[in-house]
Parts: sequence; structure tokens; C-alpha cells
Amino acid sequence: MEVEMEMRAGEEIEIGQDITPPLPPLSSSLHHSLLSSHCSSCFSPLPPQPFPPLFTPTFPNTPSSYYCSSLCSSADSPLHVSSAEPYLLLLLQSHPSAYPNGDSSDLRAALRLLQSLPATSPYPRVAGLLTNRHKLLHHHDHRVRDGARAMFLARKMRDESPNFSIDATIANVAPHDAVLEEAVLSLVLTNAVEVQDKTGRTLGISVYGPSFCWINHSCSPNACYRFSLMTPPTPPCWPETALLRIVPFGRSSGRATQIENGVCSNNVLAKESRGYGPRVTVRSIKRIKKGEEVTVTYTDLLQPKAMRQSELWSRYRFICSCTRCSASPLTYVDQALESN
Ligand SMILES: C[S@@+](CC[C@H](N)C(=O)[O-])C[C@H]1O[C@@H](n2cnc3c(N)ncnc32)[C@H](O)[C@@H]1O
Repeated sequence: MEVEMEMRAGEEIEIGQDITPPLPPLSSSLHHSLLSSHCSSCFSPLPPQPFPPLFTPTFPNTPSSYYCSSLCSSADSPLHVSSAEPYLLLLLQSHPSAYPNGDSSDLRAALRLLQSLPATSPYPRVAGLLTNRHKLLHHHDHRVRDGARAMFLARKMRDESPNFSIDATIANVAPHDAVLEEAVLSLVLTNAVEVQDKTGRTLGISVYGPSFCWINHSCSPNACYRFSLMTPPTPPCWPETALLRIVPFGRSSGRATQIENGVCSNNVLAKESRGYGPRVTVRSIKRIKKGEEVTVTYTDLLQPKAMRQSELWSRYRFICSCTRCSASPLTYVDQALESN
């Protein structure tokens, strides 16, 4: 039976309080267009050129990862290479039709996650995180099919290196070869958040553990989140339970039950978390009673209801039924947004 996860307040929470510690990402990746201007490890802008090469790209004249310091390079470049990212970037450069989406950040975050996952990962959850693979594929989601195929090809090229031929590799992919890649890419599309700097500029995406990813959406949320960009060496990794003021609940057949073991012991990837990269902290924006569900928004709340719903459907394939969306007549705020 499928269990849906949610997070609830474990204690009374006043407005404007941090309710999680700064949580490190399981996987993150810069947006494709920022690869040559920002550090792939800490996401900060690269110093002006020329700066000493800190990492030699696998393929010359192909987009790659660059780093602002030798610490960032030694923290991140082994995963960049072992996850098959250089092969994906080479593939997308020479065969852009392999993933017409343009931005490769979701595929790269998924490749990195795949590299650090335990070999036996159960479906429909991987490391506790919902994949939503069936739901996304059921709605003919080409992002998942095309993206998983590109990920599969990149991993195959890495494994066959140096004897691969891109054209021969593409021709030899069978329709059901990329099931694992489909699951992990679906997980990224379902759970990743856009990382923004202090000015609100979007830098890339990150996937966090269950303490963050089990928080559901509401168009009238009681919490928000912010990022802190961390340069290695970072302060010691917070145990996920330190300062964690929210507790996980599993809902099946409408009934919600608290998950006894807490988040940390359920999080098989907690030990694998990179410790560097953008950390996320959740903060209350309303008073939250003990036992009340904690929610954030997955969409721009300054849009009319129809646009919010359409965005949530096209990205996540769910219809929001929060109090604001089901209010009839429309709330005062929604009336004002509709008339603009
Ligand atoms: C980041 S996960 C949130 C945790 C998720 N409920 C779980 O069981 O792991 C995002 C997914 O949760 C579900 N979800 C989140 N907010 C929702 C809402 N307000 N109504 C219905 N489904 C929601 C959707 O399936 C969405 O793709």
C-alpha cells in the first residue's frame, strides 16, 4: 500500500523561527548556463579569469565543471567525473536532440544521486524519497523518457570509455534499458528545489533528504525556506535531528501515523550527504500548533489560482486542494489576482 509522507510540528512554533538546522544537499547541480561562470561545488561566482586551472575537463571544448578553489575542486570533481556528467555534457553538445529541454541540471543532479545511491533501492521510493515515476510516465512525460535515456547513454559511454562511439551507443539503447534512470530522474523532478542566492537569482537545483522533501505544498503555507551557500571545508555536518522541530507522518488510506524512528535513521543517504553545497533552512511564517502539518509553497503564490494549479499539475501532476484553492467564493487575494 502506498504511503504518502508529510511533516508536522513536533512542538508549538512561533512565527519567524527556524524549524530545521541548515540541511546539506544529497545532490545539487548548477544551471547549465552558469557552468562556466559559477563554482560547481559551492555555487559562488568564479573569480575573474585568468585563474589557475583547478581541474582539467575530461573533454576539451565541452561544457564542464569549474571551481573557485582547490578545496571546492577536491570536494566535487571526483563525483563530477565518476557520475558520468562529462559524458552527458558531451552527448548533449553533439546531439542536442537527445534532451531538447536545454537545461541539463536535472539530469546532472540525477546522475550524481545515482552514483551515491545504495545498489538495492526500493521503488516507488528511493532513499525514502518519492519517485512518482509511474505518475509522471502515465502522463506521457517526455522529460522523463528522453532524460533517462540520455543519462543511460552517458553512463554507458563512461563504462565503455575510451572505446565508445556516441552514434553506436545511441543506436543500441533498448526501450526498457533506463528504468533506474527514469526512477531517479522522476525523483529529482518531484523533490528538487531551485537554489537562489541572496538577490533571488536562481543558480541551480538541489535535492535534500526526507526532513525537507517530505514537506508538502500549500498555497497558504505556514513555512518558507532559504539557502546558505557553503564553501568547503564546511562546519561539521549537523545531525538531521539537531534543531529539527518537525516530525514525519505517513498517511495511508487517509489515516496519518507518526513514523516512530524519526527521519535520521530512515534516511539511508544521510551518511552519503555531501556536507558541502547549498544548505536549506526551513522557517515558520505563521504560528504553527504542535501536530499541525508544516507546508511550504512549490509555486509562485502571486499568481492567480488557475496558473498556480496549472504549474503544479505540469511539474508534479497533482491538483492542490488547500483551503485557499478550495475556498468558494475565491479569497480576497485570489479575487485581486484574477482581476489583474
Ligand atoms: C516533495 S514531495 C512531498 C512529500 C510527499 N508527500 C511524499 O510522500 O514523499 C512532492 C510530492 O508530494 C505530493 N504533494 C505535495 N503537496 C501536495 C498537495 N498539496 N496535494 C497533493 N499532493 C501533494 C505530490 O505527489 C508531489 O509530487
